[in-house]
Amino acid sequence: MISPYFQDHMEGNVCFGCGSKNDDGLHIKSYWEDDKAICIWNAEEKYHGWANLLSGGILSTIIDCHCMGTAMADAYKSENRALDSAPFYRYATGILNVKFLKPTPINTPIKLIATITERKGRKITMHCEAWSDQVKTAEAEVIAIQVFSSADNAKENPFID
Ligand SMILES: CC(C)(COP(=O)(O)OP(=O)(O)OC[C@H]1O[C@@H](n2cnc3c(N)ncnc32)[C@H](O)[C@@H]1OP(=O)(O)O)[C@@H](O)C(=O)NCCC(=O)NCCSC(=O)Cc1ccccc1
Repeated sequence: MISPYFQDHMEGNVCFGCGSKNDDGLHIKSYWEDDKAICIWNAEEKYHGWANLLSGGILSTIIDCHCMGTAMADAYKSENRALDSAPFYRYATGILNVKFLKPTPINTPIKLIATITERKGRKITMHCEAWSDQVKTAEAEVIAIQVFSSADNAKENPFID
């Protein structure tokens, strides 16, 4: 069986938030639960904003990366094909609008839940929530734009090495 984690199908990804090829990164992992994309991530002390609370920038980063992976996985799903099938698509963040609702404790697993709200051309719009136990600590509106398809032959592309 192939890995259900979206990020395991982004070969060579050096991203700080989601890249398996970044030793210092956050290494988030996202997967489907029905039509919702889930990510459960454990923070560490070094990601403090205020003492014992997660930095808003780090929270934004994991929301961002979770949604870019979700956009990719959703595109494959829309084409009725597996995560490891070609052509490979990559998405970049067009809009990331995060509303911080409550402080996010650093010592409790953080659950991200992303839902697709619109698909239009190369653009996928998502709503994402961050939860700490039963508390919703943030919600975000995110737009991902497809910036790479392996079906397009070797066009110059700043998003790919
Ligand atoms: C590529 C693009 C986002 C869009 O340019 P183009 O390709 O020329 O787009 P084009 O003009 O052809 O429009 C097509 C459609 O899209 C719409 N639309 C366009 N822009 C926006 C917008 N901003 N927001 C909303 N919508 C927008 C536009 O209206 C049109 O829609 P329509 O068909 O009329 O309904 C460009 O602005 C850019 O490079 N920005 C920097 C991105 C960046 O650096 N992000 C951070 C790094 S990524 C990261 O960190 C995560 C990560 C890490 C690792 C792994 C994976 C993920």
